[in-house]
Amino acid sequence: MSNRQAEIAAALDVVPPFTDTAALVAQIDKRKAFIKQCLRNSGLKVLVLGISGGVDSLTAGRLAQLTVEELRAETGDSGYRFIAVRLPHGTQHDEQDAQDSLKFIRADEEDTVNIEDSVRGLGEQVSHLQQLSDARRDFVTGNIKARIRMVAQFAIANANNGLVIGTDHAAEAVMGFFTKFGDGACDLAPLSGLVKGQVRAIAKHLGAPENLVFKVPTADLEELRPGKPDEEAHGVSYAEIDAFLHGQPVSEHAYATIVRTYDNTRHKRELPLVP
Ligand SMILES: Nc1ncnc2c1ncn2[C@@H]1O[C@H](COP(=O)(O)OP(=O)(O)OC[C@H]2O[C@@H]([n+]3cccc(C(=O)O)c3)[C@H](O)[C@@H]2O)[C@@H](O)[C@H]1O
Ligand SMILES: Nc1ncnc2c1ncn2[C@@H]1O[C@H](COP(=O)(O)OP(=O)(O)OP(=O)(O)O)[C@@H](O)[C@H]1O
Ligand SMILES: [Mg+2]
Repeated sequence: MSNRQAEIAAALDVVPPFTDTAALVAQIDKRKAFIKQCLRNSGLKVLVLGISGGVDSLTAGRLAQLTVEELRAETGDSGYRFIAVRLPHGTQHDEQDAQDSLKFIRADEEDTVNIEDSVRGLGEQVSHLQQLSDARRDFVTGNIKARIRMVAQFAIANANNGLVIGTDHAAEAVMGFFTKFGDGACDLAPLSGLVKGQVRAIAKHLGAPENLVFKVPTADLEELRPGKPDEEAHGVSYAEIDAFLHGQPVSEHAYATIVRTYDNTRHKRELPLVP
């Protein structure tokens, strides 16, 4: 393992590969205990998370639901609950996957906020957007979508005295593959430190349908390329990112791409610059 691999894995607190089922189950238990601790420390009882149809929110959502069920059983307090939120931009091309995710998660409450009008309304007021090429405007608007989803989730959390869950994990964190203060903004990030394959393994262990567990990851923010695979944007596969984070050999191209992207996105993993 090279020094940069070790350094980056340590900085992201990467969980070593699961050697057996016991190691996987220990991580599930650890993350449920973490969610419980966050609720206890905050004095709040409600969790909020957007459900996209992707495996990250599928996994975090099911963990959240299982955790509040355990808390209700342990405390006898029916106030503990999880609100799963659909946040489509108009009609989502993979809405069926999102509905199947909700069916698997079995959240205490489901809510839907269509972000399309808000995204359009804001976009129309930002004159700088109009000067951009179609491709650049589409990219910037994608980040507006992620940030409006953040606003909606915090509004629901505010209204219910709840906490917003984020789905960031090590394979996204290393690539800075999230919108700063958009989907990157949350109160707790229970998947933190896991690589993508481990998120999938947890989802599979929890009994999620295979088509959702192994679904091609997509930020799905660009109108010009609905469902564009994350791996196209990364220029490397999640298998390579996971291998890098686990200190395994990767191609020279993957190594250089991951290290360069990690260094360029450092600001996204840190607090705002201060004097
Ligand atoms: N050196 C620096 N020090 C401090 N701040 C710096 C900075 N460089 C840029 N910035 C700031 O950061 C901004 C750029 O960051 P940001 O706004 O995040 O924008 P950016 O990193 O350019 O784009 C977000 C990327 O994340 C992907 N994404 C977003 C959301 C969800 C998912 C997903 O997987 O679901 C993926 C998206 O497809 C895109 O590739 C700049 O406009 C500037 O405000
Ligand atoms: N259309 C959507 N509806 C609800 N929530 C969304 C939507 N798109 C994104 N989100 C929220 O933003 C988070 C970040 O998106 P991201 O694509 O990284 O995760 P994912 O869709 O759950 O899994 P994957 O990365 O495998 O596609 C999601 O986990 C979810 O909480
Ligand atoms: Mg997604």
